[in-house]
Amino acid sequence: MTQNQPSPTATPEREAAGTPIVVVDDVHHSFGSGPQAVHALRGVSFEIRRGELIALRGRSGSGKTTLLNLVGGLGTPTGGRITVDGTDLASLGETGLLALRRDRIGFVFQSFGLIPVLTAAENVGVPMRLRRLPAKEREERARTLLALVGLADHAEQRPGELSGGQQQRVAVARALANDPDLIIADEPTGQLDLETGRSIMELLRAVVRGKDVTVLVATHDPNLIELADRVVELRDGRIVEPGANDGTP
Ligand SMILES: Nc1ncnc2c1ncn2[C@@H]1O[C@H](COP(=O)(O)OP(=O)(O)OP(=O)(O)O)[C@@H](O)[C@H]1O
Repeated sequence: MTQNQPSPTATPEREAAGTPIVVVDDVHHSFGSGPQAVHALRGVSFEIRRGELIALRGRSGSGKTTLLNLVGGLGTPTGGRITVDGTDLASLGETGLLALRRDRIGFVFQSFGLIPVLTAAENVGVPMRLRRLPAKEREERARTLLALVGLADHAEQRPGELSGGQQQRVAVARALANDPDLIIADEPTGQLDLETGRSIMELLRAVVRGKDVTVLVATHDPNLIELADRVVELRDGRIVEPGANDGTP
């Protein structure tokens, strides 16, 4: 069968599942200019299909955070093109990028990034506030999401009263608040012990399956990498071995 012929088993759902939600095309990014310039990304290309969990692996300084930030619309690459759900990020102004980050993308950070004076439920409600959702709807949705991440009984606790793993669960619930298409997670388990880190990665895995979200996660942790559908490896700003995470060395 040639590539142009439709597959006999193709359905709209399957085709949608095969559509890339993120396309990174020959992306370069430098900090500074002249002889002092740091070339963090040197021609990175890859695609992420809808509903995939991709692990972005690479040594410290290989460009992972730079790439995650650019895919998340936090900055503009100095070369190349990034599209999210068919939209070229370069075509969006600051307001458009802000709306993309608020409405379509959830972020999870190594340091959790919760607001200490707010309860878990209020933290989860923050992105919904930015979308001006009514208070009642916010509260209900925050409780549903906290139940989803296993924290139904902790809604009224503040971050300081929660363990690191629980705080990261709140952060995952917050990332889901506006029903994003894509979650970008930068070393989400970096401050957690092995077992807790694995439970966070399993949570992300479950979110991909249950909520049809796509996840791009930067991690060093081999225990987490095995839970990914695919690994993208960066070395010195270049991709070295994209491919299926089939357990082969
Ligand atoms: N704002 C910046 N200004 C100048 N150089 C930067 C800046 N941000 C990152 N860099 C440089 O770009 C390169 C890639 O950094 P990046 O943070 O993307 O790597 P990383 O793979 O995420 O590393 P880590 O695992 O340590 O977080 C590094 O050489 C870094 O020093």
